[in-house]
Amino acid sequence: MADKDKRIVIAGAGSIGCYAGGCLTLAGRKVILLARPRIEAALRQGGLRVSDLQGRDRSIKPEALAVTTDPAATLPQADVILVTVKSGATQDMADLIKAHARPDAVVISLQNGVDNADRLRAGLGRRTVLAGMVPFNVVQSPDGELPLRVHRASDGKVMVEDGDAGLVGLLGVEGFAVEAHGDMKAVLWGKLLMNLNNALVALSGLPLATELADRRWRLILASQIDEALTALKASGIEPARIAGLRPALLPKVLRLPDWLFKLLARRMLAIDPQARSSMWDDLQRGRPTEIDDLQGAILRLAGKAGTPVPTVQRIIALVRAAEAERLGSPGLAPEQIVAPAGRRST
Ligand SMILES: NC(=O)C1=CN([C@@H]2O[C@H](COP(=O)(O)OP(=O)(O)OC[C@H]3O[C@@H](n4cnc5c(N)ncnc54)[C@H](OP(=O)(O)O)[C@@H]3O)[C@@H](O)[C@H]2O)C=CC1
Ligand SMILES: CC(C)(CO)C(=O)C(=O)O
Repeated sequence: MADKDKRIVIAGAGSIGCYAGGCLTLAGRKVILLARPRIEAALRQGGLRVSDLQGRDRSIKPEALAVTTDPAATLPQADVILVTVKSGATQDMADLIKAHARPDAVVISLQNGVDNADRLRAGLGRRTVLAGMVPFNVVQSPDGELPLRVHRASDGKVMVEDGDAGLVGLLGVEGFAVEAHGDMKAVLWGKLLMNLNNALVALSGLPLATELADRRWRLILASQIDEALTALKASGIEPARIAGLRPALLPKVLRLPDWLFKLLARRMLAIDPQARSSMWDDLQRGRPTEIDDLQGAILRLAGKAGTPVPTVQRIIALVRAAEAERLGSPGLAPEQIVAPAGRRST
């Protein structure tokens, strides 16, 4: 079978899954979206709109989309499975793949966090499981808006672990650039450093570009990254550069005055003004966040290495409190991160 005829199943069609699946469908790849009933109903009714920061704006009619909620009917057809569920759903997805997919299907995690590919491997025995990394943010349209729209709000190439020669050709399509990488452990830790900001966006409720433009928030991110870099160094892990900057330089650049930061960190700030973070999405929807897989991974590493992580611990506590309240983003100010927090009075 020619690589381009392989069937790709998107395991968990949400923001990233619909964006990847949409670009792949538009490029003529054979794609099936495995979705929850809410997303399935929206796609069957209104199709899918896929847009991006570069101005692409493309639509797929409902009849041109293959979407289902039935893993038993879908997964056996897969040659390649892109896992795009949140980290808390990885184990369930591994169980579904184990139960229904062919043993030769290649499984790729496109999730944040450093442990998801390993979790899939642990659940899937001898199958080929590859780690992947999505560097950009995808904004999903509000519930009820038709067609469902997924908008790539920043830039970058998706990285996939080297291991299957045809994958870059199969998955790399217009709007979804893909590159193979030989050291995904370094890439995932590098991305995790950037993802330490997801919680700050979620706690502030601010768009990512607005939050990053404010030095008070960047100082908190810089403290978290300092703590993470110390724990990584003590553990012998070298994170890869993700936003064009060497990880060791990130805290220094983040601490620059606003005017200089804007000048030097243009790539980091090339973001749609509405984009926030996937953790903000979770708080808004009253769902559990990935805090355990992001800040939590640093906490565990630091615990083993014996290095201090006071800022990371504080952020975990604040996100946990916001999760428990289920009232969306608490809209905190930077001063409330370092001092005891209260809910914003509006
Ligand atoms: N959004 C972004 O901009 C970015 C996200 N990422 C990472 O990508 C991963 C996915 O994030 P994102 O796309 O935002 O998440 P979403 O929550 O938008 O998408 C995941 C979807 O999978 C669904 N799902 C879960 N289990 C199943 C199942 N068994 N069968 C069918 N559908 C299922 C979820 O439904 P339900 O919630 O109802 O269970 C949800 O609709 C995360 O690890 C995230 O950190 C990485 C870069 C950017
Ligand atoms: C915003 C971005 C791209 C980087 O922190 C992200 O990974 C997310 O929203 O989960």
